[in-house]
Amino acid sequence: MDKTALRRRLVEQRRNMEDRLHRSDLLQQVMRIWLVDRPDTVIGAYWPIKGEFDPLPILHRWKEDGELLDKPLRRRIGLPVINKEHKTLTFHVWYPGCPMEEDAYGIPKPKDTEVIQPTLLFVPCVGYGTGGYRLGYGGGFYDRTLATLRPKPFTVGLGFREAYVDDFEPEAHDQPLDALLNDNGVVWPLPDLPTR
Ligand SMILES: Nc1nc2c(c(=O)[nH]1)N(C=O)[C@@H](CNc1ccc(C(=O)N[C@@H](CCC(=O)O)C(=O)O)cc1)CN2
Ligand SMILES: Nc1ncnc2c1ncn2[C@@H]1O[C@H](COP(=O)(O)OP(=O)(O)OP(=O)(O)O)[C@@H](O)[C@H]1O
Repeated sequence: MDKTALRRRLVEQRRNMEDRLHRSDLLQQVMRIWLVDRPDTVIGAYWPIKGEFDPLPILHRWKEDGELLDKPLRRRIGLPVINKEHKTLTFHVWYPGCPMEEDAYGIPKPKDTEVIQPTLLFVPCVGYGTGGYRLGYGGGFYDRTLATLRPKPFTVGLGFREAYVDDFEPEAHDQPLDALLNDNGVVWPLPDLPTR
């Protein structure tokens, strides 16, 4: 199947998911537990479109939890803003109720907030495969951004389990993600099997 047809099928399937509330709930729990051990204070995420999983409720909670620690942390969340010239993404501070405007694709983006450098990035996946490979909408924005960001943030793909593509064939420019989470749990990297 070609990439365009595969994208269309996966987005359609995601939009028609019957138990999305339950599945979102599961993925929220996976994200929350996964985040516990992370030292990051600046996380990049996305405003969900086309049936994507919404990472913002958990991240907002993560931010508030930081304020309740014995030694409070100033945690911040960023959303992508497209750089039209370079076709890359920069991340701008977001908080609930923050002023927003629509980008060229009609996706809400923060209006005139500070640019931040996430050390951890949650990346939306139309599809994903083993090795941490990901299929997006075809803009190449994440690939280009990750190819240029130094230091490179830790990247975590988010998707529902149906978006797993068994025979995903990466292209030369595809930047593998460091981890993949779905509503079943951590699906990449694979856990070490016990030996004896
Ligand atoms: N929620 C979210 N925000 C995001 C991304 C994302 O994947 N998800 N992006 C990640 O890069 C950037 C936006 N990139 C996008 C690229 C294409 C389309 C899109 O709708 N494309 C059309 C096809 C257009 C064409 O073929 O010319 C489509 O899919 O119907 C949307 C967003 C930044 N913000
Ligand atoms: N590092 C890069 N430099 C220049 N062009 C790139 C780079 N990475 C990807 N591209 C171009 O971007 C286009 C889209 O790539 P691809 O189909 O992998 O997008 P995608 O990962 O599905 O989309 P996105 O990252 O926006 O969600 C390709 O035509 C590719 O040539």
